[in-house]
Amino acid sequence: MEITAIDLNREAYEVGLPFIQKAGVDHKINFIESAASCALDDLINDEKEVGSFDFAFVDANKDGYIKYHEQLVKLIKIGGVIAYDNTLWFGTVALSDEDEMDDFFKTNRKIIREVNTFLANDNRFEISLVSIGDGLTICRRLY
Ligand SMILES: C[S@@+](CC[C@H](N)C(=O)[O-])C[C@H]1O[C@@H](n2cnc3c(N)ncnc32)[C@H](O)[C@@H]1O
Repeated sequence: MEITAIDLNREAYEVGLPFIQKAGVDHKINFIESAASCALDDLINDEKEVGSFDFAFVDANKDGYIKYHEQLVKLIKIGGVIAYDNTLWFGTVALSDEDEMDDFFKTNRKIIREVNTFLANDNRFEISLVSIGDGLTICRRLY
């Protein structure tokens, strides 16, 4: 098993690295310091990577989720899973537009609602929004 990890910022990866090393699995991780969309395009352009991934976990910029989804569809095998973090956005997805909330919540609330609608309508996947943490949407590729 190998893991490809992508982040704009190497420091984010290095936070977890001591634990990864302690578990003796650092040799299994290929860290790519890059914007996710560029790194995913590079993977898509490598024929042997297409349809080869069992699982993807997405927890980056929320306004990129729909683009990442279209890219990940090409990389995930049929039966594989893509999981999106923060799909409850602190519960604000259930509020109405008239409800008071800070700007911090407002922008991503709108984006995450769009992501949730998009994923719910994507018939290539069976999905479940699990109410753990800040909401995790698990999407299993059907075809
Ligand atoms: C909420 S943190 C999550 C990090 C990691 N999943 C964790 O749980 O520790 C979001 C991460 O997304 C990264 N990020 C933001 N925009 C990105 C982009 N366009 N491409 C790749 N990574 C990005 C940030 O650098 C940050 O480390």
